[in-house]
Amino acid sequence: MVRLSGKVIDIEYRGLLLNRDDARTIGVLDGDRVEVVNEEKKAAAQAFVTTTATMLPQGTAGVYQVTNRKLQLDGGEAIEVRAVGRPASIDFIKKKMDGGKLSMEETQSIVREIVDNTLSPGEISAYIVGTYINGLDMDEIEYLTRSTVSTGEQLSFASHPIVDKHSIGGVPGNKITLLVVPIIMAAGLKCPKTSSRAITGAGGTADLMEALAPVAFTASELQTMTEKAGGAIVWGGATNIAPADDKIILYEYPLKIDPHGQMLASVMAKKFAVGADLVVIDIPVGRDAKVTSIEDGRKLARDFMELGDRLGMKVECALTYGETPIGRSLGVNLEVAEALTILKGGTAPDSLIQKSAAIAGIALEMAGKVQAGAGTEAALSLLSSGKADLMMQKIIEIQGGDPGVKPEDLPPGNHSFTVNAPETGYVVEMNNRALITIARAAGAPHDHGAGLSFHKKQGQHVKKGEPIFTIYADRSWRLQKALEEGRRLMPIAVEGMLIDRVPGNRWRSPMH
Ligand SMILES: O=P(O)(O)OC[C@H]1O[C@H](OP(=O)(O)O)[C@H](O)[C@@H]1O
Ligand SMILES: O=c1cc[nH]c(=O)[nH]1
Repeated sequence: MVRLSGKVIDIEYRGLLLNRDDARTIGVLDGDRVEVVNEEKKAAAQAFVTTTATMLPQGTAGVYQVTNRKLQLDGGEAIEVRAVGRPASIDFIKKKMDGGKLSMEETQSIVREIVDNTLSPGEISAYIVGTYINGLDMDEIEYLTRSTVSTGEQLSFASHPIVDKHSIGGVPGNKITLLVVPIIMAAGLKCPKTSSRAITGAGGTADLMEALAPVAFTASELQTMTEKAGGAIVWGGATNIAPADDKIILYEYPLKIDPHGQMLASVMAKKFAVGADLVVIDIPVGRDAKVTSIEDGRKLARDFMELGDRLGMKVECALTYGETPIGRSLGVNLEVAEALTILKGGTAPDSLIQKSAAIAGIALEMAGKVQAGAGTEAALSLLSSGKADLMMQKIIEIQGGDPGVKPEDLPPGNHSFTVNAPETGYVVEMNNRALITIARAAGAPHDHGAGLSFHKKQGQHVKKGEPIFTIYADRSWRLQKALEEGRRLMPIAVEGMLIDRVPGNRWRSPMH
């Protein structure tokens, strides 16, 4: 053990910055692992070695914020640092990369070392890519789900049923949680909803909800809010419910991947940890979605139900239309404004209302609030009566936002460009992946004004020069980037319905 003075580095990163001479004394090279001790508090960390003595004099170690959460240094205290060997999990990650089957203990070790920051970003990525390439069988998925739950906190409610919904994502503009949760609550059911940020998309539910109210709460705060208001919509990454999940999603986001087994475990760990009894899963199916055929959607639905059985939750799945964006917008403010418009009874796209009512309706039927087959109508009536809007106001208020917020309080970005139809015809194709790439280039989800608004959707007729969609951005250079992507990807195709015209012989009037 080498004694050093701990200096807190105010950067949201993990690890320990060492002076080159101290690193030599400890016996570590850049990237090696160390254990850091502050009295009874311990943290595993990766060592970074600086050669700039002025930045970090010999005898002082820089502690990044994520590592300091464990050590709780104010700065200047004595810490002890020692070199440690490579984590046990690396062999198990290698086993998965080679196509092996992981046991419960091996999975638990990987998840534990992800949660306590022992594994480096490169090692976590290797694990994710290993599961992406070689898959996980149902036993491994169950182990991953249970390990993800057991390394975090769990909620426990006195009254039941607890109802929950989750979408596997992959379809742009899927803002339905902002409608479904308030509808479920308006039926008198409890729904403690945790969501992730965007994974493959341009705005996850946590990103959207953050435009209305804070989303970072502890598990016990989520429990209290649900007991008081009937529900909440929070970011899973802040709750310490399934903490491994958000750390894994962090590395899936740049790769735009969501491996099958990881996805099942990610979703179901969050449901299990909040104590859900009844769960509805939305599985969008479409050419550019995560699930590309009805057959694959049914198989995924069976996997969700089997995992639900193993964990003691009743699961129903809905295969939904995922060929084109849901509703008419994509990006944080645009989507939230669209959802609020519907809650407040304004005119809005039918597809969004129908999808939200269908998913909420399944939850109402599962909970026995209405008879089988009557769920969608009941959900529509809770929406049109304004009862769901009142519940949304409750959610916003209890999470610390302004319950009087209106759609116009969520403006799109100041920089915009409208794409017009190059010719008269029908919108024959909307490429979801290209639309997401353009929205991300415009700044979504970080810039709340960034996104796309659709004036026409697939199947609709458009005249030459009429607007098809508008790109919005908060910064002009972002708009330029989005336009570059738009020109490269050509995300929407307009074509005449005429496939071909076969000319006959030239007609001559009999008069000539
Ligand atoms: O970014 P992509 O991959 O589309 O999906 C991620 C979104 O899908 C789920 O939605 P919800 O929590 O059921 O509303 C996640 O929580 C997240 O918000
Ligand atoms: O929460 C989610 C949703 C989709 N995919 C995941 O991995 N997690």
